[in-house]
Amino acid sequence: MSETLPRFILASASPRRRELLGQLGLPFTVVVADVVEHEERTTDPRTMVAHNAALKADWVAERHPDAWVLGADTTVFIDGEALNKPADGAEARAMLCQLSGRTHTVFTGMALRHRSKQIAIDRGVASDVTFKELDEATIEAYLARVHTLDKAGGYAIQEHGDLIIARQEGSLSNIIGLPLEELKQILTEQRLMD
Ligand SMILES: Cc1cn([C@H]2C[C@H](O)[C@@H](COP(=O)(O)OP(=O)(O)OP(=O)(O)O)O2)c(=O)[nH]c1=O
Repeated sequence: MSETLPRFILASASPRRRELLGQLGLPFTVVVADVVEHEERTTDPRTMVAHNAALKADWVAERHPDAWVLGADTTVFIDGEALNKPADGAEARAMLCQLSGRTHTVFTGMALRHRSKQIAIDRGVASDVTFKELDEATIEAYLARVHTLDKAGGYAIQEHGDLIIARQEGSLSNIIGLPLEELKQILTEQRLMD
């Protein structure tokens, strides 16, 4: 007799999150939540990413009450403000200038839901990233190589990161959009993986 696996849904349009979750070896499907994220100026990035992760997970969990649903949200925090996805190339340039030569914090919020089991788990993880001093030529070279408009803070550590990043502290997967160490712990506690 074959055992039915619990259904697991990733509530995300992000190819990075799909890739990262795939590394855990848990079968899953993707359902993208139709929600408007809160992306205003904030002094409290932890609360903002937790709120957005829950928005995405709750929207999908409502429609799939018997599935496990995971939502996440990532932001870059510097100078008391959250840098989300740049609207255009000019904003991406401005973000890279602001991050140049300095350390910022990347926050990812995760929300795991199972409606019919009444399970709601919310976690936030922070990692620090220090940028190299970037001159104009390096910024242009980076932007020519990497599509940054769909990335918080206008950069991707996983794509030509050596051009712009001096060092990072804490979880790398957290910076890319899903803190796998923390997630693995939660999924193990919920007996979804060994
Ligand atoms: C800082 C950083 C962010 N990112 C990405 C991860 C996220 O996809 C994106 C932040 O945007 P999010 O709004 O967190 O996610 P998303 O819109 O891509 O997907 P969804 O809301 O459907 O889950 O930035 C990187 O890929 N590398 C990095 O180094």
